[in-house]
Amino acid sequence: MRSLLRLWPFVRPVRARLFTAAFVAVVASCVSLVIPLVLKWLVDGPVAAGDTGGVWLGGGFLLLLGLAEALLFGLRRWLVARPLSGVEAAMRAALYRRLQRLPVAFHDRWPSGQLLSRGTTDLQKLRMFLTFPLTFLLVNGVTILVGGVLLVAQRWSLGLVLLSPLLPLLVLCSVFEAKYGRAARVVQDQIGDLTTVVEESVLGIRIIKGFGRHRSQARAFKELTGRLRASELRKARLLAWIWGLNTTLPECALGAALVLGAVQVADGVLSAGTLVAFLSTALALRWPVESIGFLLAMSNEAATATDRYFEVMDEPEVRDAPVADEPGTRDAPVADGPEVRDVPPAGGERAGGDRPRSAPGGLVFSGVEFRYPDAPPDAPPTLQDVTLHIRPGETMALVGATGSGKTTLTALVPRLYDPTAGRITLDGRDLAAIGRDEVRSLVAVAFEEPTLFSATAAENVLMGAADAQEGDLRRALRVAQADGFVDALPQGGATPVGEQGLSLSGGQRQRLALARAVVGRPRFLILDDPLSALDVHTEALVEAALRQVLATTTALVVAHRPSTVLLADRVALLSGGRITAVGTHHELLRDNAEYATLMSGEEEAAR
Ligand SMILES: Nc1ncnc2c1ncn2[C@@H]1O[C@H](COP(=O)(O)OP(=O)(O)OP(=O)(O)O)[C@@H](O)[C@H]1O
Repeated sequence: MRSLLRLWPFVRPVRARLFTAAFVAVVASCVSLVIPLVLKWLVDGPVAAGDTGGVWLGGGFLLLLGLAEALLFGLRRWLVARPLSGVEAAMRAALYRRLQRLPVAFHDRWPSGQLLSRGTTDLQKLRMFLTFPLTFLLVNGVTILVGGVLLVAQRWSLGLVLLSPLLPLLVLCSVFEAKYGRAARVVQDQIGDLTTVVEESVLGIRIIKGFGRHRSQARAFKELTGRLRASELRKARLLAWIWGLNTTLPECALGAALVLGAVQVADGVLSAGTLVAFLSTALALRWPVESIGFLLAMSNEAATATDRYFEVMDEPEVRDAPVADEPGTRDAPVADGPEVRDVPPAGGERAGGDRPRSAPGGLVFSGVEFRYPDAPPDAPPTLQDVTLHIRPGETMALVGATGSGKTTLTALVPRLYDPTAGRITLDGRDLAAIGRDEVRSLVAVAFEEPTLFSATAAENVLMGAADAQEGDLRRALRVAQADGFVDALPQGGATPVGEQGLSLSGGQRQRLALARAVVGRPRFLILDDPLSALDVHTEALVEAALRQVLATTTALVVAHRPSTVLLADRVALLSGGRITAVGTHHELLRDNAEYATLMSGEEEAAR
């Protein structure tokens, strides 16, 4: 429950409204406790005396009290509704911001459904908690306290009988709270797992249908929902148990007080009006006592939701640490010798090249090692001692067997991951010192698996550069040979491409991703086998146009086919996470058996 205190920074801006609403609710609840006192006056006074005018007066007063109570509760609701939905929205926005900033390694580790459920169901539970239980636990507490005092004041012996279950109920509630908290955690985690399965099934619907796996998928889903149902039932049983006790014990006490009160009235030691008032007060306390179990349950779910929310929010963001060493002084000898052939940056388009005189320009990997955070501790690093120099304006092809670490190496340049040892420099500046935002304005990437967003074709391309103009868009589409099919879309570039661009073919998606990479005229271009889904004819056209872009860009291109390798000035061979050879395509073909095998496709055929 203490975790609920962590909501304060989000609730702080609306605290005035929240406190006012709580005060209004306490007043409304106290108004309901005045009703029995008016009843006592009515029964002992006008009713006993046969005073019809007095009865009407009392009735009218009761009506006014009832109306005031209803209006005050309505006012409370109005006071909290808008600010609390604002709190929910602010928390959701903060979560989304955090998710965008967390490292890729975090997203590798966390199932998407778990994140989705934290941003949806958990936050709804928090809003519900702030709307009801937070106020009503206070209101009910005050009502029970004031009501208890009134009961004891009206007739202390009857009051003590009626309040006798309070202590055992307090003990039972604390036991319930602990048990329910554990059950709520299980349920909310299972909802996260279920969301992951639903998301995967929706995204993978083509595979599921293509392989006729819908029945087995439905069975797996049913199993998960069955488990969730069992956990929900456990929660329901716990709730029924506390609700039952919260109802039965006070009802028994009320029955005992009623019998005792009736005897006292018969003995003439208690007035009928006092008994009526006493019973009315007791009945007014019924709901506050009964609902405590239910309110505690909601609070527990909110505490669990808070824990789950902050599990993500507490994840450390990656910070850009300044590098103490003078850039360019720590370089290990680089493959093929650090021959520096400075070529002006691509058309002078981008800033960021204030290179120290001593450091080699271009893209330099020096003794780079990388190990995935979730890799088994005894597994060798994915990349080991990678030392490679891509000169300014040069295009280097990266070739290697499947699983050799090519994608991993390319992911280090836009800082999707940071090396675990060694360093990378861009035009002599240490990548770790540049800062992610600037790195991403210098480096553009296109991955083999093109990811598009549910936006228009043009918007997807323009994501590659915030300040790109129509002319840049047309040029990028032309380079990627995407202008033809984009113009042929019903609304041209303004045509929505559907969720993940699934209304386009694989080759079309890949060309839009390539256009996105080149639209910002990046200084460094990283392409991970960007033409794999194209037919031979289109590939040749894209290569011809891409050649012009590559001529003025420092580029690293993962290549599987000789046609892509031929785009490059030189080739680096990655084998088992190490660079084992660097040279031109023809040199490697002549001198390196592994490279010759990879390029001949024999390896492919052997697999
Ligand atoms: N997120 C990850 N967590 C742990 N290991 C990973 C992760 N991503 C990749 N790996 C492992 O790293 C190794 C290199 O993978 P990588 O994708 O870089 O190879 P690749 O050379 O690009 O392969 P391909 O040519 O098939 O695309 C593989 O053994 C892979 O299992």
